[in-house]
Amino acid sequence: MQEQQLRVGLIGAGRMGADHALRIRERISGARLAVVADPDLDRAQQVAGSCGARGTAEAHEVIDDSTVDAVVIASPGSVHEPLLLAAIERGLPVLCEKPLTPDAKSSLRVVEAEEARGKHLVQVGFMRRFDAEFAELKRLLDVGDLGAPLMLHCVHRNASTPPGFTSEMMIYDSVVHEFDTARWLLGSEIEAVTVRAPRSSSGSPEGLLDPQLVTFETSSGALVDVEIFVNCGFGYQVRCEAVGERGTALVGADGGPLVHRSGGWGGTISDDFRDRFGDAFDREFQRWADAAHQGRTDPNAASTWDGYAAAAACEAGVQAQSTGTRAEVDLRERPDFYAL
Ligand SMILES: NC(=O)C1=CN([C@@H]2O[C@H](COP(=O)(O)OP(=O)(O)OC[C@H]3O[C@@H](n4cnc5c(N)ncnc54)[C@H](O)[C@@H]3O)[C@@H](O)[C@H]2O)C=CC1
Ligand SMILES: O=C1[C@@H](O)[C@H](O)[C@@H](O)[C@H](O)[C@H]1O
Repeated sequence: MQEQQLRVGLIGAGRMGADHALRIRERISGARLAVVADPDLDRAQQVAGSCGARGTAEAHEVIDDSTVDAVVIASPGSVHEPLLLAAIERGLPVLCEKPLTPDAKSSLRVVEAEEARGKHLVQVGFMRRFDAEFAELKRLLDVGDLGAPLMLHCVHRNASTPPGFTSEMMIYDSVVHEFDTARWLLGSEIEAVTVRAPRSSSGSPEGLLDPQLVTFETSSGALVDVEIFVNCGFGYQVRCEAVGERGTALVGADGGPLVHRSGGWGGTISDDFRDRFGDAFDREFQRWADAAHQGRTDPNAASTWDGYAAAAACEAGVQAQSTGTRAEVDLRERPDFYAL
């Protein structure tokens, strides 16, 4: 089977979809793009054409296509649920960009559908799990080199937001990454969330609570704080410092080349997650394709359950933001099907 190419159907040919198409064409072995769907047919055909695939405006056509072996979903989170349910029904392996779905109820429906199908099929695109620095941090925590973890201090900054970006989206579209990262690094569930905000930055759009300080309580007793600042102006920055009983470790400390020129010195910072996490996305896709060839999902990747748990934490986060009080996470008991 490994010699055969995995024939991938891509749904959504926007910023991430186009980048993933390029990745499959140029950097992933054992997979090729067969069909690309986007309601913007020109966009679908343009991305498909660059990969020798065909384009369509109809997403469900990709899932119904008998020549498609596996699906990548890179459409907006609000339309993920029906696509996931259809792919699960057909028994297709899926790599779904985050979030699994934007709310816990719909995510739970996806969990239940996969459980009923009796096969792990969906991998959620929380790419930090495949970043070399984050992987090293996880290893240090797992082997106990830092001692038992007490706290994670996280920073998540975007240079600017697209029009229509809301304070709630800062939780379920942005901090969703930290919910998954914290669960993965600490191996524990998020139990409660609190959100506070200083005065908003004058560089942020009117009405947006930006930045925000989000804290999570976890089932292991560790605390997590996240500064989410999505109009910081200067670039894309993701940092995480783990504090253990015997040591600390920091990821994302801008350790790139130190350049001296034009009467100054310093490094550069991109404003694009596709640059910062390019290698992580490549690794995520290669491991997804390899696992799909073997009829399984990658154990390091976020599962449907992980996508649901992150969505449930986001829901508590949005509630904490609107009430200004601590909100508990309402999470169903983990079924045996998703046992660790
Ligand atoms: N892992 C990460 O760091 C990032 C993940 N994302 C995620 O990737 C996904 C896509 O985001 P972007 O590419 O930034 O958005 P985008 O707006 O650039 O592209 C989305 C594309 O999906 C298409 N689309 C809309 N409805 C569709 C449908 N029903 N079926 C098929 N295509 C449809 C749109 O026409 C558009 O071309 C989202 O889930 C987002 O949260 C986005 C940015 C970074
Ligand atoms: O996933 C992402 C975007 O959707 C989100 O809007 C950004 O805030 C994140 O930094 C990025 O990684």
